[in-house]
Amino acid sequence: MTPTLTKTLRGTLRSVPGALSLVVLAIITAAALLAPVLGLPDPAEMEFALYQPPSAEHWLGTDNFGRDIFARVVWGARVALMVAIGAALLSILIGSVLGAVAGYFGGWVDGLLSRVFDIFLLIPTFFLILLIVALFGASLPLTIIAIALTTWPRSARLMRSQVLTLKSRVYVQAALAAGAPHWLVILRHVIPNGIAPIITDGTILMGMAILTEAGLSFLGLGDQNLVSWGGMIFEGQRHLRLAPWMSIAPGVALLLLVASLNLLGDSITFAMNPQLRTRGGAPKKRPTVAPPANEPAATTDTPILEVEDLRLVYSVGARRIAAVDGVSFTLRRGEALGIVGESGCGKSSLGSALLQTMPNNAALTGGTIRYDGRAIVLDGKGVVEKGRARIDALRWTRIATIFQSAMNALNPVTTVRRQMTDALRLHRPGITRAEATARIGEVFGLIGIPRSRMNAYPHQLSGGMRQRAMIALSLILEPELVIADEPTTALDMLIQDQILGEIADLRARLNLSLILVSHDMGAVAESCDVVAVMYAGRIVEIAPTRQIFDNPAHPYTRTLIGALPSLTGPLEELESLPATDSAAVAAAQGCRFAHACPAATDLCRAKVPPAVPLGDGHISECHYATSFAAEPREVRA
Ligand SMILES: Nc1ncnc2c1ncn2[C@@H]1O[C@H](COP(=O)(O)OP(=O)(O)OP(=O)(O)O)[C@@H](O)[C@H]1O
Repeated sequence: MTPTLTKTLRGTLRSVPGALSLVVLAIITAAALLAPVLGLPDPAEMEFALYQPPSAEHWLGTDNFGRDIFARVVWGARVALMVAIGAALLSILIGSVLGAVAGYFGGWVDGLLSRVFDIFLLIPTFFLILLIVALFGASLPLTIIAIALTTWPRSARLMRSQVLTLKSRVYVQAALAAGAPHWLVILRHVIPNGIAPIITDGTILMGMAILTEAGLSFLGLGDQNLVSWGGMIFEGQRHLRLAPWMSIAPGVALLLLVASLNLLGDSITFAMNPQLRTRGGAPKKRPTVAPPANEPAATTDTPILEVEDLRLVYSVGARRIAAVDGVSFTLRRGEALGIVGESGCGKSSLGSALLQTMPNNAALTGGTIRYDGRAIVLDGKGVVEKGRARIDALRWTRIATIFQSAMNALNPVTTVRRQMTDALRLHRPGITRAEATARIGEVFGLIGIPRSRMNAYPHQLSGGMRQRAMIALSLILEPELVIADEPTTALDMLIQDQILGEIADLRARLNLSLILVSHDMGAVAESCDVVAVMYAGRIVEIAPTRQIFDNPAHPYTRTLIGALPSLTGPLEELESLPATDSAAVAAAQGCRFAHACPAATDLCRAKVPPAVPLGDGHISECHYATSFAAEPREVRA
């Protein structure tokens, strides 16, 4: 069994409906396979005991010919499964190949095949099947082919849309560039990557096939020599008053099999797509509290943001990941705070916790966030006032975000102007079209995009321009605080520099407060007043920018700075960052950096370091913070 299949099976078994559907399917399949060796009465054998109700001898009673209904239901499972598997496989095979060819080649091939799909979809399913059965007679293989002929366009359309997305992927382009012929690229790279939703849809097709066969048998158009649940229901309805058990048993079996197949389809989708388990589903209801009594009124000195001992935990199965593990900091009005640290240290999780936009598998387990003196999170619970979360009233109007990748953050099928107008209308319902256009023009002017580009779609803009459009979108409602999560990561150095310069300029002009999340120490040094260094979910050092670069008082900060290249002076070998061992971090009794720290002592390994204040807002979580602070870093030329 392939690892993907094993994973999917395990994931399916983990959900209650998935496990139940697998159990029902296993019982029905076992019954169908073992029917000849179970020692059941011959399903066609007639006895004189007509219309016998269920008894010890005939568990589900007998029918109008005295045949044992239990035996017939078990034998009927064979037909149901054969039809389900045969029709679904055939339908997926025809549909996937034709859909892949249409999507991959595009142009007239796509046009022609798409019309064929449409024609088959337009023909009433039952009519086509009736026609085939009437012309060629009733037999199980013909029924299977007839059902597949009416269902394959479903798989074809699904595969076509998958392929339209997949064919621009780099690995497909790489295979073509390496000289692979088109048919091989389709078979090796396109179909295997696009097949997952089609397999899921296949379980729904199986249910449809079983119901169609049952319907045909019910109308007397099935193979009369086979025992079919549909045929049994047809017989049963004629004797409903006299022997209701005749139709109840096959009816329940049919219902259970079709429902299990549908549930299985849902569970497979869920198991195959880990994102659905974390971000998907209905928005999670999180615990809330009322605002604290006697909240002091904000003054001009009140910090714009205060975070105390914030904790965010992800759940992945039974595993708990403490991504933010007791973070505290204060951001003053108009100040820019840079949050730096290596990948995976929890920077983005902290950003999402501040806005409470975490995925479904994340929970705030503690801590307080105050915005302009008012609590928006209290002891890990969102504060609700007059039935509305306080953060909802702040998002975008007072706190805005600049996302990492503008291409993903901007809607590709809507113009930039439309997206900005939507944001404006959402929060200022009375705004007229002319006012919205004027405001968009104003913000475009601020960030240096020509107004003529307002009506462009995101893909029509260059990377730098798109990121500027994202910044414009965040500024459209004149927020006070902007949280920028890696705003320049995907851009080249020159554009990065320009955009950071523009952010700094805007900040000064609009008196914006800024949180800049980045792994780039240089970017943060250029744009921020204060720098917080994160390691394994905690801020291990925070200080005014100049101070942290000149006098880092935590060995991790020292290594981070040591890994920065210098643009002037002789070439030097850079310090390399020690690898973080997440198991060692999780098991640490003392300092979580001790396993990788060149200066670690027994004290570091045994005792959690305190937060050592070093003056001027400089705090370092290191037992030896004072000695590190006393020896300024050797400044490279
Ligand atoms: N949805 C999630 N489910 C489970 N774990 C997650 C999820 N998102 C993040 N994590 C884990 O939380 C930790 C912190 O991740 P986070 O994305 O916040 O780090 P980061 O510092 O922003 O990294 P990067 O700079 O690479 O974006 C990591 O161990 C990560 O694997």
